[in-house]
Amino acid sequence: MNADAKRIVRKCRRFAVRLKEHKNVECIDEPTIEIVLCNVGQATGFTKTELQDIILEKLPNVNLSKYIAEKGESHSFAIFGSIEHSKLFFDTYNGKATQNGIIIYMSYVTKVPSDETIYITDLPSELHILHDFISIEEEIQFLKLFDWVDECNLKNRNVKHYGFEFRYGTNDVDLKAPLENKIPEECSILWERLKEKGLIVNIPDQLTVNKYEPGQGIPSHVDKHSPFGNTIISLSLGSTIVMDWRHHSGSYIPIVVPRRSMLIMQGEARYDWQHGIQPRTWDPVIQERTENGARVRVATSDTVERATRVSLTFRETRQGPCECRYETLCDSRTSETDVAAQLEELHVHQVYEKIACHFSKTRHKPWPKVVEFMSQVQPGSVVLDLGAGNGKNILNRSDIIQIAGERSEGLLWECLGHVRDIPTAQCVRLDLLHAGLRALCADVVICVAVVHHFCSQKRRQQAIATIARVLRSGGKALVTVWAKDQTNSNYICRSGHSDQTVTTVGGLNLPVHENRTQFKHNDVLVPWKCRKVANEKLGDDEGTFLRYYHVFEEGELDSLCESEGLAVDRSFYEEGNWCVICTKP
Ligand SMILES: O=C(O)CCC(=O)C(=O)O
Ligand SMILES: [Fe+2]
Repeated sequence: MNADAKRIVRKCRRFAVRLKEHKNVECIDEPTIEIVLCNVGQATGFTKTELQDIILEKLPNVNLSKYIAEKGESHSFAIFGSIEHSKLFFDTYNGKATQNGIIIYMSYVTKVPSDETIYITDLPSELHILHDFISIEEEIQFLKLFDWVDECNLKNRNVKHYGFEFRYGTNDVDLKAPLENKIPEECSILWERLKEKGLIVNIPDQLTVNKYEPGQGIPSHVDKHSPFGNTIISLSLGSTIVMDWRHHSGSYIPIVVPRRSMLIMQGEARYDWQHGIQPRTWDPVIQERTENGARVRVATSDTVERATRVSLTFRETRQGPCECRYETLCDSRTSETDVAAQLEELHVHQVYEKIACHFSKTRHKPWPKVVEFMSQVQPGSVVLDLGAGNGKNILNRSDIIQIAGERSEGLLWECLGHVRDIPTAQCVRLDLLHAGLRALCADVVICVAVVHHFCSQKRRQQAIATIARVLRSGGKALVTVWAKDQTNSNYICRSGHSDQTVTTVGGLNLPVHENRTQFKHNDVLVPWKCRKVANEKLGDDEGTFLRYYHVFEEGELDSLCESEGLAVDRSFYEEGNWCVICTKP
């Protein structure tokens, strides 16, 4: 074996250890039909076409049945029709084939993970995509209608407006300020064609033209209910893309929107689902097929490159409030209190139910500051842990009575497991805003990382009021919340770039926080990512849940406590949290 060959063997061995550890895929010497290309993949820009070209060059009869290049990985898998073919490929190209001068090395493997993500969600009802709605010639004509010389730039795409200017701050239009530029006359054929197809739509009076270069997208949103009517239609030009559709119940479905198609959203699709386009230069190939009698959509690891896409979104403006029957995302329906309560339901309670088990696995040890506080609690005390989570702050002390109150059923189960061995501790289901606890019943209250989940100032105050109410005179509380300023914490490890927002309850746009970066806003949705289990493949956003947080300014928690009549003994910053120790006078 020459020096180069030895080096490749060494590299392969090192790679094999990593592959086994991270993907549970085994590298073996015995030929199989599956080969891992250790140093080329999606992240190195290697494509299926490149691999096919390499094979074609010397082995035209070899049949490559599948190529799996997972997102963000710098290795990939080639799967052949037979061992004979994989062996031919391996013997011909291991350590010889190149990608831009980089020598590709490889190994036989077993147990390659599935390259498919299956989505069983049905299409949103009242969403129609009419394929080949316009001809290739018409597409060219429509594209020519818009020159982008004086383009109005948004951060992530270019837009133009006709009829009425779409105001991005408020996501509405000013009906008193119609634009001189009306919807171009050339668009009339679209309404006629829709009518011919039996789809009656009112003639729109507002048009937004979006121009997306590859890599650009539009954040997930619902077109605000109150300014626009029941029907929104969108003509796609220049490039096919995948549009993500999300229901507030958590359903998610990626849908292919082909170029020259007309997308029509009405009713449920228009009012109750959010739509968005991920900012990437490619889209996964989505196949539709029947599995066990059910129609499913399958996102494969094959990708298609995007080209420049122009979309024409036509809307009909509305006067007066929206009267749809889809209240969750409707901005006409919900009062401030309803919005806050629904936000908590959707982005706190439902999320904790879903992530309880995974969350609990990541929260083992009580926090040192809590241990310090708890160790000073006098024997014989009654301690309430309000929002106890999995009960990690309940200490093994038999000289005090500890009651862990938790609203999430999932976390309560975890908590039960934790306190089972502590005879003087109990778990109860309890909601901090409606806590059916007698006033003055506790000597000590701890409330760790809970109050930041209440979605309005009034409700945060109400939570502190509960603490103040249940404490006896002279009783002490420790309250901690996330701080907006994370400067002196281990949390920050990079600077943030994304400005993603999500339209949620009441048509509210909330920013999605980029994990491990400084907070830019006080009210944010923070993604919780459930780690993948080996051999389980999750889609881009499956396994990610958005939790609402109000991150606190310095002194804000102190003021809340003081306004409920608690005396602040100590207030400090610890690892990204504001903490207050206070006494009930
Ligand atoms: O580009 C598209 O097809 C969607 C545009 C859109 O959703 C909007 O402008 O509200
Ligand atoms: Fe939209």
